[in-house]
Amino acid sequence: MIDLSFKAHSAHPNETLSTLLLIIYNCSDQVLTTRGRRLAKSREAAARSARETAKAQQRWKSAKDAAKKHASGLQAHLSRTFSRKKDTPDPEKLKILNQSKPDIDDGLPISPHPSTSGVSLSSPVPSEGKKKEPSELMQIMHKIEEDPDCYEGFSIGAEDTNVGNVPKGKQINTHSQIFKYAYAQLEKEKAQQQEYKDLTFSGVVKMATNHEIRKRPLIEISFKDLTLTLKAKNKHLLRCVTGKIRPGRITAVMGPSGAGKTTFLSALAGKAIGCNMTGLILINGKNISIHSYKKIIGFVPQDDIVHGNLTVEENLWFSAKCRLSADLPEPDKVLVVERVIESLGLQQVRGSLVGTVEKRGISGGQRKRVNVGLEMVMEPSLLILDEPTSGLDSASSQLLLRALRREALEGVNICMVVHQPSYALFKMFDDLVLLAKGGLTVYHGSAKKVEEYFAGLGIKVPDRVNPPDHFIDILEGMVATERSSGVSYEELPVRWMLHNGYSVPPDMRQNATRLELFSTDENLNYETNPSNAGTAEQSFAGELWQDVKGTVELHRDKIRLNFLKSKDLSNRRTPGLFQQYRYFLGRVGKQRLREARIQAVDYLILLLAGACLGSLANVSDQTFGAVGYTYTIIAVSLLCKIAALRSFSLDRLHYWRESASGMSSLAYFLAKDTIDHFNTLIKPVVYLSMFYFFTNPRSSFADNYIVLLCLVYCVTGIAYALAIFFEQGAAQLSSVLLPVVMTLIATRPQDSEFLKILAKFCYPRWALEAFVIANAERYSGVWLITRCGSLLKSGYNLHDWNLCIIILTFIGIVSRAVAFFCMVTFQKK
Ligand SMILES: Nc1ncnc2c1ncn2[C@@H]1O[C@H](COP(=O)(O)OP(=O)(O)OP(=O)(O)O)[C@@H](O)[C@H]1O
Repeated sequence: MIDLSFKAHSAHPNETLSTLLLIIYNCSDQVLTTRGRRLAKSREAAARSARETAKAQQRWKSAKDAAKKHASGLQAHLSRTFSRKKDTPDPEKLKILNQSKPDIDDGLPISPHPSTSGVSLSSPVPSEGKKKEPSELMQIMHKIEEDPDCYEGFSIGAEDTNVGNVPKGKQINTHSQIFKYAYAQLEKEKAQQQEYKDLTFSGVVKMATNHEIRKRPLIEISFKDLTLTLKAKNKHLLRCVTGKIRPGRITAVMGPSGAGKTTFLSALAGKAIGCNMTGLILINGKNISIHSYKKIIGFVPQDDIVHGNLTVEENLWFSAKCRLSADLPEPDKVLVVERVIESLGLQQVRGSLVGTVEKRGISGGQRKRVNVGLEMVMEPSLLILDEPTSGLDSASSQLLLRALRREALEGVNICMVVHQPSYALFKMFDDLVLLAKGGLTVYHGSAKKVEEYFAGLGIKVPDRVNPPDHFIDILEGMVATERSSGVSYEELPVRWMLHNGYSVPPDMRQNATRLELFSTDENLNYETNPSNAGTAEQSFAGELWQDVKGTVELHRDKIRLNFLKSKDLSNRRTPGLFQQYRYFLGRVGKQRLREARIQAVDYLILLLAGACLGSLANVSDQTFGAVGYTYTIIAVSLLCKIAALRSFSLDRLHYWRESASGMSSLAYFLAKDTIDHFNTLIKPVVYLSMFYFFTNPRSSFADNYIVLLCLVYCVTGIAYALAIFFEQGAAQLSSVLLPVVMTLIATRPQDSEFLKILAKFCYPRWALEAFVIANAERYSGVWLITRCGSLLKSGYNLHDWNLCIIILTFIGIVSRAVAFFCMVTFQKK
């Protein structure tokens, strides 16, 4: 019998470690919060300082304008006086003239210094001889005038067009300096915007022409006869859509529900799968794949795919770091993110967790804005948004549109689906694509001219009715237009085609008979057209076959899309694999710390399992404790697999979004696995701290730990593969079933050769052998030959410990490779 007291004593440090871990995990969120709070303080101080400086500049500018105005008024007055009284100079006025002299010359810079200008900024006409202490404002302005760099990132010249570029030769290293720079730039931009108050109309044009706004690479997309047909059902989703979306403009895509708006956006973004696409899509006039520009294309999906356990700021920062150009200096990245936070009105919630369905975070509207912000922070050239204003109130929608308008000023091509925009919102769009059911164009052109076009067809918007609502109602068939205009809503697509001189597909000519532009012979031709024979009723077997064929084709399309490699023409060098791995590592680490309670529960369950199984198992028998170790393998496999499933099954959609935007799948996978290594290292300690204490096996703690470590590594890899390959429910079920079935196979008496071979493919066999060998090696009181004989009965070999460890590790590596392959092949969309 082994000395129990020694074993019990040696187990204490493990218990202490487990308790310590639980404490750390419970407090981990606090650590993050405190760190975030410190950063926020530095940022707020910088923002305050930038605001104060901007205010000072504003006051300085007003004072300067007032002084100039006063001086020019005085000059005009004096010149009038002089022209009248050339010979009789008035000594009093001359005195004033002398006093104002430095300000008269408009071309010269005006010195705000009271001693040199002689004109106080706070009071344009100072009382003579009154020596005032320079005001605080004067001191600041004086300082700025003498040394423009004394206020970091702040340049007094309104002519400074260096928006978004770190001043040359200037060291901006610390957080506080970076924030100061970013906020100073933001304040400057705000002042510019204030000058051109409303960013919606002429102000925008003015701003675009008067200020050198940094332009991004331009992307124009033109499409001709774009037709999408669902492969499975031979149903048209889009038909003969022709037009273009242009850089620097906001295009709204509208139409009744199910008209094909999302399909249209997907086709533009090269994401339409399961469809046959005909027609032409040209990027900047060239027939190139849109995927060549994926690094500078932002796609905002209809659903808000945002990380719930990250704060608003963390979400935005992650997207910015991974997708902005790697060459962009850090201060400019801060500026980009801060600008998006400001423009989307997210300042108040920047530090709040986004939240999930179970754990409430920010509001739905704010979440929607974060969803858009994720794409805005990567400075796209083409921004495609699917219903970004749905669920937002009018004020929030307008705020979002203003933010997008600013993007458009930089040359971004913005195309978005909108539902029921208010008139104020509608006026903010440049272009409009109006789709009817069946994906047919009813109008495509300037949003301002849509009413004119419909008026030309005799369709007028009644008084006090919102024009977009009226047009959608017409397209839904809810408003009859035939009586008033003689045009039915079904005719509108053909009318549009005829209006533009596009060729009308034969099957649509039927609808156009009333227009009397086609002869009935042509319609007869259409009716006998074999391409239409597909609409004939199919048998049940035929339909089933179509469905199966469609599903297979859909999967084939998905896989082809995932492996599609296009030459990168975006001219943007995003961070490489290692850098992205670092970013992912930071993010996953944070997420795990925030889920600390879940992890703590995992550990508690493992502790309990260790205690229960340890007290049930008996080691001092002929099998060298095989029974206890069998329980251990099942319990640890089950618990670790279920926990590891969470790593990949919960954020599938996020992965889809991120990989579609060009982020590295390998970096994502490796980062998750690396963070899980922490659990791989700790969980065996936690379990053994109880199990080892209760069972007191002959083998050392280190031996048990190494085997358990390899086992956890192995089952974690298997869990990854299950999580990625199956849906969540199926993955959980198989994670439970697999360890039980495999352990049963591994522990069955292996009478047949088949069972022997089968057992070799079961990881529990190798884990069990390693545990048993480690135990058997320490039975020094028993003859070696007796021990070997006993082991051979179970098919084990005393010298195979290393082999078992290698096989377990190998299964872990192979299953990870399989999981990664499945991820890049099946999980992307
Ligand atoms: N993969 C697909 N399989 C089957 N039908 C599809 C598929 N994709 C689109 N459709 C069908 O095409 C039509 C257009 O869908 P789409 O989602 O583009 O409409 P939408 O105008 O965006 O609608 P909503 O405004 O309600 O979101 C719908 O009838 C839809 O059922």
